[in-house]
Amino acid sequence: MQTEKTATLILDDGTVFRGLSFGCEKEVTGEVVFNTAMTGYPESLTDPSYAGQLMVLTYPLVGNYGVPPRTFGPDGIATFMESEKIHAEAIIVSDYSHEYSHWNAVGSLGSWLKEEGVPGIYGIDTRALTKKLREHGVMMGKIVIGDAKTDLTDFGQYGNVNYVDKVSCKEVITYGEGEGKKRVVLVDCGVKHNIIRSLLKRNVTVIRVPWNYDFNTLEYDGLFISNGPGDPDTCDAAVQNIRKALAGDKPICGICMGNQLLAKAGGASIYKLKYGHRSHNQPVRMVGTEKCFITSQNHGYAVDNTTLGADWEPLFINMNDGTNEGIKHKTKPFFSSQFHPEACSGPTDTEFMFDKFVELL
Ligand SMILES: NC(=O)CC[C@H](N)C(=O)O
Repeated sequence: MQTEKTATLILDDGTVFRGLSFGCEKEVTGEVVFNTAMTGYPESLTDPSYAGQLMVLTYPLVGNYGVPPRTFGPDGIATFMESEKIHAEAIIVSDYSHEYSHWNAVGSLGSWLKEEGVPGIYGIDTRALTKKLREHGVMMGKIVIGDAKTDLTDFGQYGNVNYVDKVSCKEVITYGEGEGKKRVVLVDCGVKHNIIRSLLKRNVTVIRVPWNYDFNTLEYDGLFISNGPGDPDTCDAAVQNIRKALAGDKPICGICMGNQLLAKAGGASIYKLKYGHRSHNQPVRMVGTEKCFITSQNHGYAVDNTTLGADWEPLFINMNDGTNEGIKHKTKPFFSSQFHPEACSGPTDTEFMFDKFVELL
């Protein structure tokens, strides 16, 4: 492994972390975010919600179970991944395992990163880096390979970029068509494939539409709004379309970005969290009950509970910091979660959200 080049992570406050490159040798910038899950790097890297971000993993040993096959079903849905490709700008780990072993592995994490042109650094004290991000809040950062000279004033942009437009499908795609089946419009803000799998498993037809498509012209039984990258305030076209759907009575459900866009359509506002929630063990309580669920999460923004319109109420609350984890309409079948009931990776405790939605159709 002596051929590996030095790789340096530079934060926008000038802090430098030196390590070695095990992925593609190129310079990238992005928002530096940490994820405390112990497993799931194939799913997280291919989650479109990580677009524009440098993913720091706090669990020290990464790569030991390799990478599953990048195969797709006849409908184009990935068999083991969450989309067609890696969306994170880079991955930053402590101890990269050059050896891997798993029944389903077909290659190493390092070779996958190289194939897809994505940098990876190891040898970074990711826990020290995370402490810094927790104290300061997320920051922009840059990865530089070797001794290349770099511009230390330009760390790129995150907040104002419409990442949803970059990752959403460009045309309508229909899955699982069949006589007599309920029809669900899925607004693709950067949908994780397990959301599509979770709906299809429940025997509905899924009509996946681009994020800014006016689905109100279609015939459908329920509306589902997906997860997606970046700042929800850049997705006004989607909010306008969802707002039109709120005038009707068809069931609406949303996940993560979907929760934020539904809340915005209902009149609420969104703010940026200091360092977000990215892990497999975020505890949420269902409001008005003693029920607590362990959830998978990946978000940097949150719905401001105090701005929810009179017709809305919080559905779940985060037990760590009291922030919003879902909303529901007081009288109509509209509800959503900030966490990921489809998991992938992470616990499947809240899969009932899909059952509930399909029951209501
Ligand atoms: N996974 C998601 O849908 C994330 C939503 C939004 N981009 C956020 O970071 O809060």
